[in-house]
Amino acid sequence: MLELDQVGFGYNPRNWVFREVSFTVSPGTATAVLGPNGSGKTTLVRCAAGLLAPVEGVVLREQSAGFVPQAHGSAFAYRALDMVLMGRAKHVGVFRTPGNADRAAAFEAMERVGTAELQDRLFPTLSGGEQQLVLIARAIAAGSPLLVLDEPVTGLDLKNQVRVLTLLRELMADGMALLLSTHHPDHAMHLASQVVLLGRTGARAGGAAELLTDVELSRLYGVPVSTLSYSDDGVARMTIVVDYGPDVSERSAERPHK
Ligand SMILES: Nc1ncnc2c1ncn2[C@@H]1O[C@H](COP(=O)(O)OP(=O)(O)OP(=O)(O)O)[C@@H](O)[C@H]1O
Repeated sequence: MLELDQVGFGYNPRNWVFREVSFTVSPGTATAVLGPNGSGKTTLVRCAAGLLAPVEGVVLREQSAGFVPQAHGSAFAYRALDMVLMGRAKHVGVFRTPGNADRAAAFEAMERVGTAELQDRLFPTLSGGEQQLVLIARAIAAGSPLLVLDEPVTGLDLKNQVRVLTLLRELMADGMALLLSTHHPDHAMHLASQVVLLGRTGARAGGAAELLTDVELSRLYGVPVSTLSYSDDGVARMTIVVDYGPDVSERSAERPHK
């Protein structure tokens, strides 16, 4: 379980990224954080995971969270399996080396996200999408009932996006509590019962069906957005249509070429 109560954060005094953010993530549910670039999604999930201390308010976690950062190049040439084994740190303990149970848990997590064949590859030599999947395996290997993910499908192809969304729904069905940031309102609708919108006029938390509407999403992103929401086998699905603006071919024809 994760609870944020009136949480505010700013990197500099008097310059808040967000304030008065309150929500609870219960076991077996997901909450999605949405907002434009720079609105504070990464900052909020890092506060929730305990990687940043809030400037005001309280973050309550029953256990430490498994955390999936946005994929980043690692300067250290660890094997992929060793990266995943690092997720077992709290089970291994200080001054001990990982045992067979830790290796089995790490390998099982790699299999679960479909990266078992990458186990001996050096992490920096993996593609961005492969690195992202290995980082998700590392968080799963930690075995925490709370998983916090920062834009987990960034850089993934369509099949791997479906793989990750399916995996996250399986983890929820196992009783895990999930908090994720995302640029995909349709993914939020599919996974999350609750959303947090980080907008220009402040943060709002509420039900996904109530807040993921044409009006709210158009206001949040500042472009016309149309949605089509439906439920298939009890699973929420959403199609998003963004208005990409007028035809610019005539205008560019008028523009003088250099
Ligand atoms: N270490 C830092 N020091 C100062 N300001 C920062 C720092 N990290 C982020 N910021 C600023 O805080 C704000 C929120 O950043 P954050 O990365 O949380 O946004 P985001 O919603 O995750 O963005 P994106 O969608 O582009 O990933 C931005 O204005 C950003 O420039």
